[in-house]
Amino acid sequence: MATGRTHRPATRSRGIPEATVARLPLYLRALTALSERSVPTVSSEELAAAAGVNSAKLRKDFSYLGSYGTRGVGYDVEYLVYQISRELGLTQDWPVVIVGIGNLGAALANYGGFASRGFRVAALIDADPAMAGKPVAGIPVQHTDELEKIIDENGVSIGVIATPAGAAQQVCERLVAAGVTSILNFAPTVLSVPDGVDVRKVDLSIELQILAFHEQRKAGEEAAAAEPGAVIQTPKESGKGPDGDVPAVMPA
Ligand SMILES: NC(=O)c1ccc[n+]([C@@H]2O[C@H](COP(=O)([O-])OP(=O)(O)OC[C@H]3O[C@@H](n4cnc5c(N)ncnc54)[C@H](O)[C@@H]3O)[C@@H](O)[C@H]2O)c1
Repeated sequence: MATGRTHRPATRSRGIPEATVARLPLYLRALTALSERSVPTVSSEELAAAAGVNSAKLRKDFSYLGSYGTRGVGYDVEYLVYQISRELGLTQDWPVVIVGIGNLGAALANYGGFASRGFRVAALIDADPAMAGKPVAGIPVQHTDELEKIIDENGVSIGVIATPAGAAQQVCERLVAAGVTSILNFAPTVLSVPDGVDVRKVDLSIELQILAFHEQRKAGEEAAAAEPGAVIQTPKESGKGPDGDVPAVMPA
């Protein structure tokens, strides 16, 4: 599956390629698990396996961070956690708003993993007046009338859209006009944004469709093995990322 971003070149100004940036959270997740087990050092092979990435690629990725590890010892886990967190901008707290507090928005609001990864849910916003004031995950839902004020008062630059597809573009435009410059879009629609605004899209059904495609191919191969001479349809593109090692997030 392709990853990347929307309105910037494939390489960031500091020289870290987008594909590397997309793998940094995978390394961070694996390193955090090691850190929680008080593991002091890790080899590139072990870390690559834990992150689901090829070890040569991992070493190349870390060279962009200026981290080369120590021969025979490996990488210092705590220092790498710090380095990657700093590179991803996670050493500061990012206030995030979630717009659309239905099944998905409420599940996201209840997800404890954001806070531990540097994201604070600053506000929950929904267009349904009946939801206003009702707490979800301990945070009172606020009406969309308040959207601009909430973003301004909380200095929010990241918005999460979990509204129906038909409302997503309009919500996106309001978020951007209010100052949001990064959007995580769960609605199954392509958002149009001005330059300087990053959009990442999450679509689990697309992930399932890719798996269905591979299942179909495996079934075709099994049938061909059982019946030599049968025609197998081979995909030109698998839809996976370079190593199948990227998160279920794609450009808008
Ligand atoms: N990306 C994924 O993998 C994934 C998975 C599940 C659902 N979804 C998508 O997420 C979205 C939400 O799904 P759901 O099951 O939570 O739906 P839902 O109907 O339970 O919730 C949608 C919420 O959005 C609110 N809303 C509607 N218009 C709004 C607007 N203009 N501004 C603010 N809030 C508004 C509604 O009041 C409602 O509370 C849908 O677009 C769905 O297709 C994506």
